[in-house]
Amino acid sequence: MIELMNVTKEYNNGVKALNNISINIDKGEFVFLVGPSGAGKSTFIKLLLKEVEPSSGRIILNGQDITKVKSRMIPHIRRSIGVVFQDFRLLPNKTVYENVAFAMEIIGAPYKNIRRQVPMALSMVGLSNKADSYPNQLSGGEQQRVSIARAIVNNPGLLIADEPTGNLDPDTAWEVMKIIRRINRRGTTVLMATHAKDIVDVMKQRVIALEKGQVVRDEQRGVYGYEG
Ligand SMILES: Nc1ncnc2c1ncn2[C@@H]1O[C@H](COP(=O)(O)OP(=O)(O)OP(=O)(O)O)[C@@H](O)[C@H]1O
Repeated sequence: MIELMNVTKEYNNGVKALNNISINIDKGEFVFLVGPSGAGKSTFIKLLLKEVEPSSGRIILNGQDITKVKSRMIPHIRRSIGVVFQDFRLLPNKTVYENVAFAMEIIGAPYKNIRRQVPMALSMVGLSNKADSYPNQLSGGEQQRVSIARAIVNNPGLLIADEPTGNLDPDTAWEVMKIIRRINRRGTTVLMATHAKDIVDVMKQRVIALEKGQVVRDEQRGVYGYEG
């Protein structure tokens, strides 16, 4: 599903955010990406989304070398990835339903598909009863569940979550994790960058640790490995 081969990313200021890393992630895996601040986690995610280009190396996503594709293919690549951020990034003037529907509208999905898939996505995150609410009428956990519904509504093969529980209290964070795990069990590959020691330690999933742009640990059923 995801293959990085000898990938280096050096920014214009000479910082090597990633230094010759090779990683394989299979379809359906659940992977935590951990490591100290500045280790290269966000850069890794940005490379997959083609927000930044590698300085060298190859990145294969769904069998396609995305370092070689033409820029007009970038929207097509992004469509195969759902993304969830720490700060939710919902549109404040749209309802919950409209926020999720918007992710389908911008890719030109037919109206009848939107009418069918948005309620399914909202049901998946347990928010069918909040479809007409606005983001500011929701708790942080509910807002994050809306952003998860938006991320999965186009049925992406890969869900990337960048510190998705960072703004949530522990109980709410666990609710969100249960939903992400359920999505993973349905077959979606999950890559989650996090500093949440408790969650990583309890979930016993694959853990890839980055430090100074290098993979220092890659364990099945791993632990966070740093002080919380
Ligand atoms: N646009 C940029 N230009 C120059 N240097 C950058 C840029 N973005 C990131 N860096 C540097 O690259 C390194 C890796 O940063 P990155 O954001 O990938 O780390 P991170 O592991 O996501 O950190 P955090 O846990 O704080 O989010 C850092 O030294 C950072 O300062």
